[in-house]
Amino acid sequence: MTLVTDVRLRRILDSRGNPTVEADVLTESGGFGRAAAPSGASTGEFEAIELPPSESIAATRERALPRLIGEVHAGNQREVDNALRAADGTENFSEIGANSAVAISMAAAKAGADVLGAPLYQHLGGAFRGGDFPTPLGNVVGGGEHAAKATHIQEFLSAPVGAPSIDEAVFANAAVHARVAEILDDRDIAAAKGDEGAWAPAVDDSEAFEIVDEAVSDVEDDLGFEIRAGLDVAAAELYDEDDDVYRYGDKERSTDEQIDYIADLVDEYDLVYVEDPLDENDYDGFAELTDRVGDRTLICGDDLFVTNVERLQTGIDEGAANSILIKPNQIGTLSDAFDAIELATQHGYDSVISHRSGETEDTTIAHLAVATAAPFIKTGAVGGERTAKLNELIRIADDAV
Ligand SMILES: O=C(O)[C@@H](CO)OP(=O)(O)O
Ligand SMILES: [Mg+2]
Repeated sequence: MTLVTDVRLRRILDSRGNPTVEADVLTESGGFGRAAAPSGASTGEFEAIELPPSESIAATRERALPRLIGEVHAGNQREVDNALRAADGTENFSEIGANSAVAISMAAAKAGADVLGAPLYQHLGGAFRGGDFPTPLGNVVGGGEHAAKATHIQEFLSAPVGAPSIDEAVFANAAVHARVAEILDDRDIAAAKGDEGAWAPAVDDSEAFEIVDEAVSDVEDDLGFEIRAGLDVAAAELYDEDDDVYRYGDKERSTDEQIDYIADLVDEYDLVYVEDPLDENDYDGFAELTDRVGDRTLICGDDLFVTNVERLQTGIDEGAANSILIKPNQIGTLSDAFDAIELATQHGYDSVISHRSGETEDTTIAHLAVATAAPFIKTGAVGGERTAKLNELIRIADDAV
């Protein structure tokens, strides 16, 4: 029933106005799935390769479609993903591009769910899933690679950990985002928005902490449940390998100073979540920081792990981080992303499902988070390509998907 009968690929726009790959998967019994690849700006050195969309589409048509059409079943995710891997033949999808691979992998999952008549999260997670919802991490202030002339730290996140429901959590993050705008206005600070819809004011990081801290406390008081702050430092973008320092504009920090700085921030601002506090090659630094503050915050590896089981295993062996960011396009298929989540779970690492800075209306990650009972999802606070996922979570909770 789910035998794949056609795969169509096209270029569509992403939220930055760049082209990305969209895939449609059709099955024998009329099943249909459509999904699109997201795209990063602060990409990890070890990510699977994103090719220019036209190149990726041409290579995929030539190499992968003959192994998919009439050959694999959309309901059998491993079969689809193994065929994509075999068609590419490399470790990092450099022949067909992880962008086409992930679009097809996700579209096949949706086609499989369509044939079953089940919501995607149920097809991916089974009959007992759908009760646990992730806490959304909402990007409310940011800079780094996502906005010019703004903060050095890439993302200041709102985390409504005490929200009684997903919809209250989603609205809490939107309220923090709105409250940040009022505080910026009170301080006479103009701000554009960065790639993910976060405010991108030209303030130093210490002022951004003050603003976010105030906004989080105000909204926490208004709503009456706990909201905390988190960060994506994206430290690989700040790290200068030649001089072995982290550069925050004119200010430099050695690795030891960086570890002290982050550990102090965790306590000063009661941070619940810190992503990529150190360079993507620094397992030792991650391990030291995790040792110091891992009992009271999540230390999450994004560029460090790139959703890759081998890199995650190294982290587990060394005690580096206690959580992993999961981005299916970093590794190329949903099966690979599930393998990373499974390994993480076995070793007590929390999985945080994540968007990319370049996104589309695709909602697959909302279903992936519910299917895997992930404790957190990072998918922005406002903006159509972000609210697509947040609203889908609300619909899943309402069982209206
Ligand atoms: O660093 C990150 O975690 C992501 C998403 O927030 O950014 P990008 O997609 O640019 O890698
Ligand atoms: Mg990151």
